Amino acid sequence: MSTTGGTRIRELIVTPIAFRDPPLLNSNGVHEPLALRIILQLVLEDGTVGLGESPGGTARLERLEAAAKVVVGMDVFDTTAAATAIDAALLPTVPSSHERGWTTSAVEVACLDAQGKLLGRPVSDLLGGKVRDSVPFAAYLFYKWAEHPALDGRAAVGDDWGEALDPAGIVEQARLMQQRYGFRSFKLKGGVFPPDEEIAAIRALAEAFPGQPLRLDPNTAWTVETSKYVARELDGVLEYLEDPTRSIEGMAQVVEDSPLPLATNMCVIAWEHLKPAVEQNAIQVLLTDHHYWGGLRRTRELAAVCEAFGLALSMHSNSHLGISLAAMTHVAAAIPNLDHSCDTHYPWNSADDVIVPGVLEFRDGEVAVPAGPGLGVELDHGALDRLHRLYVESGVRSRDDTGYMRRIHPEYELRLPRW
Ligand SMILES: O=C([O-])C(=O)C[C@H](O)[C@@H](O)C(=O)[O-]
Ligand SMILES: [Mg+2]
Repeated sequence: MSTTGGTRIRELIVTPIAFRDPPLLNSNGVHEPLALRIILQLVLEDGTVGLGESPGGTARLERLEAAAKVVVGMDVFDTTAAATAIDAALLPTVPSSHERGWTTSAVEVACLDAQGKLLGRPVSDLLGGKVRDSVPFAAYLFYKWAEHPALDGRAAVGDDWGEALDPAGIVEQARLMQQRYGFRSFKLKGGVFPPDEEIAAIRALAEAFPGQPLRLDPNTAWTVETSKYVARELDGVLEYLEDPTRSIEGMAQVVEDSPLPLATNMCVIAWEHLKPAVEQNAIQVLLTDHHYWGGLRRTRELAAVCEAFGLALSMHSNSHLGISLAAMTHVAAAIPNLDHSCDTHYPWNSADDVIVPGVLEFRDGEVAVPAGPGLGVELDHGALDRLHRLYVESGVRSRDDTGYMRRIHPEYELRLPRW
């Protein structure tokens, strides 16, 4: 292990990237052809490099660049001090603790990767040790178009998943997901078609994959009454219903009449939301996400809070690449009370990864916890340069599912709730 001097942070390199994303539909519109992430390289004085990955966009990039200035000179083992200093630096301009959490989390993961490399131990060991050797993930099913349509002189962009706009298309996509990755549970992103069509898709999945856990997430596309109706219709079919309606209060009203457990990654997204959610009995399952809950250690703490209040745990995901998947796998492996398989978008985006392939493989829907030091993954510098150039040249600077949908269907209106 290095001397204390060697463990100080020399530099935090913050690199925005863009990568291909299929036309996945959701309650806000449709995914654009390029998704954004930010890759962190935390360089210590002894040359050790810790990796991190954050969702992209100009605001998050600027905050990470501000954080980079704050952490230089700090000891990489002082993650609490680093988070406190970053939080204090952002507070005057970023009032939301949830928003500040995205920044502190990404830096913490890079610190833990570097710590693990210094100690020759995997990150899961730094989180108290793994309680499972591999982590189960769910197939993340989306209604989708066959291709991104031709637009502004750009040719149409297809993919090898095909179209999925009805129950048969969703079942076919689920079969492909199972063939390619071995998933044994399925989540359908809903809020796209009228509820009865999505209920039919879930019933078709239940018939095609008997006994395999299913969940539906319309991202607050429904009123309280519609949510209660869907919950009754899918009683005994879903393991949980995710964010059917908006707000802690709305979810609490649904719970009063729902035979199904309700889950969220939308109305409980910061520490201050836990107390009202528990007091109002608004949710039964929390989808944690280390990217905004303050990092991997805070996610372990969150799991303990959930245990105390009898909340089950699952894990949320956005479009992401391999550094995030490695971090998700390490923390999920170290949480005893992980009750459900984790979400992951990785199959939709893995073709453009920034890590050297070979470590993160799905077998029977599970990812083995990387055994190498730190996160156990290695940066592919060529891929990083290529995706950074794509970011620069594309001009895409924020996610805009609604705006992109309107460019293709000008009559599209964002309405939440829609049904
Ligand atoms: O569980 C969720 O709410 C998500 O995965 C949020 C994402 O933004 C998803 O809806 C997407 O990528 O379209
Ligand atoms: Mg969700």
